[in-house]
Amino acid sequence: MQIVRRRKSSGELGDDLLSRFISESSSYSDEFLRDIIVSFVLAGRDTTSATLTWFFYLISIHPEVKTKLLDELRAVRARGAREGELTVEQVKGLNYMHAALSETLRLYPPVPLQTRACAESDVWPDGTKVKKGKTVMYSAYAMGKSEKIWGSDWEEFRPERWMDEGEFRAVNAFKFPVFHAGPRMCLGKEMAYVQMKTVVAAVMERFEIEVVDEVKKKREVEFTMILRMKGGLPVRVRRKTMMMNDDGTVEI
Ligand code: HEM
Repeated sequence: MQIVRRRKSSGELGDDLLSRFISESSSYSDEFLRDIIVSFVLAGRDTTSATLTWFFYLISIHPEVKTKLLDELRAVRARGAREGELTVEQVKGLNYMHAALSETLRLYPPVPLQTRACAESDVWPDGTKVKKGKTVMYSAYAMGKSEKIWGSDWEEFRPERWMDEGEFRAVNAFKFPVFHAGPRMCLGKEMAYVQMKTVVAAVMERFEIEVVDEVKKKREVEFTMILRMKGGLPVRVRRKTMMMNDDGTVEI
C-alpha cells in the first residue's frame, strides 16, 4: 500500500503496470490499486514460473524434444534477426515450442483445481442438473490426464499431439481448461505464451541446463494454490557460445 501511495503522491509515473493503472483513472482507490497489482503478480508470475520449471524438467528427460526445440530456434533465427532478442514475429514462429509448453501445461496445469458457485439453476448439455447456490469443481489436472480426452498415450509428453503440418493446432478451451474457459478466461493467456517462449528461447540459446542426476528420475507435484514441483528443480547451468556461420545461420 505504501508503494501505491508513494507513487501516487510523487506524480512520477513510468511505464510500469502500477503507473499505468494510476494514470488510467483518478478514481481508483489505493486498495483497488494494491489488489489489482497483487492479482497480476499472483496470476502472471507464479503460473508462468511453475510452468517453466516443469518444462525444463520435461525436456531434460526427453532429449528428442530438446533437439527439436533447438532445431526450430535455429531455423527461426536463420529467417530473421540473427542476433539479440527475438522479434515478436520470430517468437510467434516458434510453433513447436508453443506445442511443448502446451503439453507441459496439459500435464502440469499451474491452476489444477477450479471452483465455481452456480448463480442460477441450470441443466448441462449432458443432462446433469445443478442447483442455484451449489458449488461446482473441475480439475484441469485430472482432465489433462484423461484417456477419454487425450487418448491412450495421455501419459506421454508428446508435443506432436499439438502440431498439424508444422503448425501449432489449438484445442477447444473446454477440453483444455488450463486457462479456464468462457467469459472469465485468463486475460493473460497470450502474454503468458509470449513471456514463456521468450524466456525459453533466451535460456536455451545461451545456457545448457542440466538437471542434477539424482532428481532426474521422478519429480513430485505439490498441490498448493499453484501446482508446483516439490523441492524445486536443482540444475547445473553452463554458458554456451553462439556461433554465426558464413551463411548467417546460428550454431547453438
Ligand atoms: C501459464 C500461465 C497462466 C495460467 C495457466 C493462467 C491460468 C488462469 C486461470 C485458470 C484463470 C481463471 C482463474 C479463476 O477465475 O478462478 C486465470 C485468470 C486470470 N489470469 Fe491467468 N494464467 C496464466 C498467466 C497469466 C498472466 C501472465 C497474466 C497477466 C499478466 C494473467 C492474468 C490473469 C487475469 C487478470 C485473470 C482474471 C480474469 C478474470 O477473472 O476475468 N494470467 N488465469
